[in-house]
Amino acid sequence: MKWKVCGNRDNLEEVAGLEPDYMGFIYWELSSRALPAKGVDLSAVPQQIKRVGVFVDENAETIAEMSRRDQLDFVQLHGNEQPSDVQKIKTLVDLPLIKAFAPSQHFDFGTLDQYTEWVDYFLFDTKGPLPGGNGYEFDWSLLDQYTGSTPYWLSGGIGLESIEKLEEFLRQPGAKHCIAIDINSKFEDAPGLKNISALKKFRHAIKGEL
Ligand SMILES: O=C(O)c1ccccc1NCC(=O)[C@H](O)[C@H](O)COP(=O)(O)O
Repeated sequence: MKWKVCGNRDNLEEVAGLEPDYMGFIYWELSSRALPAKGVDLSAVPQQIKRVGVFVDENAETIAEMSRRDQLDFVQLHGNEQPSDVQKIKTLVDLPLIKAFAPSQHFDFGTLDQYTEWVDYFLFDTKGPLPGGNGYEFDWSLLDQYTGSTPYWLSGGIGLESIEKLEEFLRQPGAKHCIAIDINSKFEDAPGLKNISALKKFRHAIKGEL
């Protein structure tokens, strides 16, 4: 199982030292983990760790510009982007796209069908007051209703305490297309500053047992 550490900013080199498959960077200026407008030096992130840029309802031109500037490998759309927005972004930004959704009790998984032509992955996150980084789990059993074949990333408040439940979840039919686990605020000493010892424990679990 692959893993992504999201919301990186203040200790990039230490996180990169743990060799996660992906590192995420937040380009939404209202996030407490947002990169500063002038960017940060990403040279500590080696090429084999894929850089994921997280955007919220951002225009395609800005996403293209940031993707070039920071040599992003993936673009994650974490707002209310409509299929037409996603199509425009896909056309302008020649990178794999991840579209985030936050399923709750009455979520219509049929909505996703309008996106599959343009996106490479879905990411399922918790619905909350913020577009992302809310820090608590959603009911993963909702994903039993996901009958698509687009691979997805599981996200939302995953912490060390989630590991046992994750093992159980990954054995369920709803997890058939789950290809990566995304972690964020449960592994921080402060927003954007990751807790390396907690990440090490998670890596051990995800790479050794899950
Ligand atoms: O992390 C943020 O601050 C954030 C803000 C706005 C949009 C997306 C954001 N994060 C995107 C992620 O992929 C997070 O890892 C995901 O939302 C889960 O975060 P958490 O619930 O803290 O584990």
